[in-house]
This record gives sequence, C-alpha cells and structure tokens, in this order.
Amino acid sequence: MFEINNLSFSYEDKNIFEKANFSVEKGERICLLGENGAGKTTFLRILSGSLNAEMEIRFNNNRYNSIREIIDKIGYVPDKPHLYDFLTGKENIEFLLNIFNVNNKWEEIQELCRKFNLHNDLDDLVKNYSLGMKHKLYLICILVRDIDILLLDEPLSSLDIDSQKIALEKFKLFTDKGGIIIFSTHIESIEQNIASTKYKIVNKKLYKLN
Ligand SMILES: Nc1ncnc2c1ncn2[C@@H]1O[C@H](COP(=O)(O)OP(=O)(O)OP(=O)(O)O)[C@@H](O)[C@H]1O
Repeated sequence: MFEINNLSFSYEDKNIFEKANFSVEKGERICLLGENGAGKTTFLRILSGSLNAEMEIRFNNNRYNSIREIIDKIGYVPDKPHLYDFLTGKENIEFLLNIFNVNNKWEEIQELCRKFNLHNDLDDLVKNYSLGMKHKLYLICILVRDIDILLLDEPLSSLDIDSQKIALEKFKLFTDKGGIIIFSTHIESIEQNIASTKYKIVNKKLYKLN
C-alpha cells in the first residue's frame, strides 16, 4: 500500500494542496482527474520527488519522511520528457539507463523499441523526433526499471494507435504483477481504458470517486 496523508504544497503564495489524503493498493491504476490547473501535474511531480512537499508517506507498511527515500521504486514519465536533442535516441537511452542505474537490459530495450516501432530511429538525433517518439523512448527507459510505482502525466495522448495498444498491455502487465500506476488525463477513452480507480482534485484536496 502507498499512502500520502496531510499533504500541503504551495508554489510561493499559491496554495495547491492543503491537508490532502491519498491512498492506493498494489495493482491499482489510479486516474487523476480535475480541471485545468487543479494540481494533477503538481501531484505527480510531488510523488516523483521533483517537488518538495509537507506530507506523511507510508509505503509497504513503512513510514518515510521524504519521497527521496523510496525514489528508486518510483518511475515518472512527464508530459514533456527530458531528453537531449543533440544526442541520438540510443545515446539518450544509454544516458537515462546510467542515471537510473539499470544494467544488462539492452536486449529488453531493443525488443521494446521494435514493438514501439522506434528501432529504425535510434541512430537519429532526438531533435528530429516527434513528441510521440520522445514519449516512447522515455517510456521504454522507465519500463525496464525495477520499480513499484509508475507515474504517468497524460500517457498515450501523443502515441499512435498501435503504440497505445502496446503501452496499455505493458501497463496492465505491470499492475498484474502488483505495481501501482498513477496517471493524469483529460481524455475519456484513456481514462476508461486504463483506470481501475479514480481520484478527483477539487479545492486543494483529493477525493476518491469509486
Ligand atoms: N512552477 C510553477 N510555479 C508557479 N505556479 C505553478 C507552477 N506550476 C504550476 N503552477 C500552478 O499550479 C496550479 C496547478 O498546476 P498543474 O500543472 O499541477 O495543474 P493540472 O491539473 O496538471 O492542469 P492541466 O489539466 O491544465 O494540465 C496552476 O494554477 C498552475 O498555474
């Protein structure tokens, strides 16, 4: 179980969360809903450790003071993946795997690149990639990590239909093995295809909808 209690966060004087609570069981796929500006990306960035917030964290029956303490169990695919334009796809993969401390996964990476139809683009500079190609490259690097929690900001929205199906299969496989997915979307079909549970952000709090 992954539980966040009494979450409070502000950007300077703009209060985004005030004593908000959230909890998710193993194997759940949580869709975060809320109006533009409600705080979905902010919540994902807090859970990814990119933003510091005041909160109580419980994970697998242990208490933690900071997300940093469980950071190697969390993977985050932002809506605009951070890649180096003047490195090739392959060089970006090598760079990310090095940061994530992932070894001996090159065969799995190549297999995923083939599935996502990226295998012929790996020697091209990322500056020539489309947004969907960048998303897929980053997602592949996260999928080979040994993580328990997968955070996805607007997943699938830039992916072509075949790639969406592959990604969906991978997401379901991940949660079938007990992984947790927390994602945001405004697209109803994506919400319906992925979500097992929904949370809505309203007035600085998180409410479970089902
Ligand atoms: N770096 C920042 N500095 C100051 N305010 C910010 C920053 N990033 C986001 N905000 C503000 O925080 C609020 C929540 O933004 P956030 O991007 O989390 O919303 P969201 O629910 O993901 O929105 P959307 O559906 O439009 O993607 C917004 O009012 C936004 O203007």
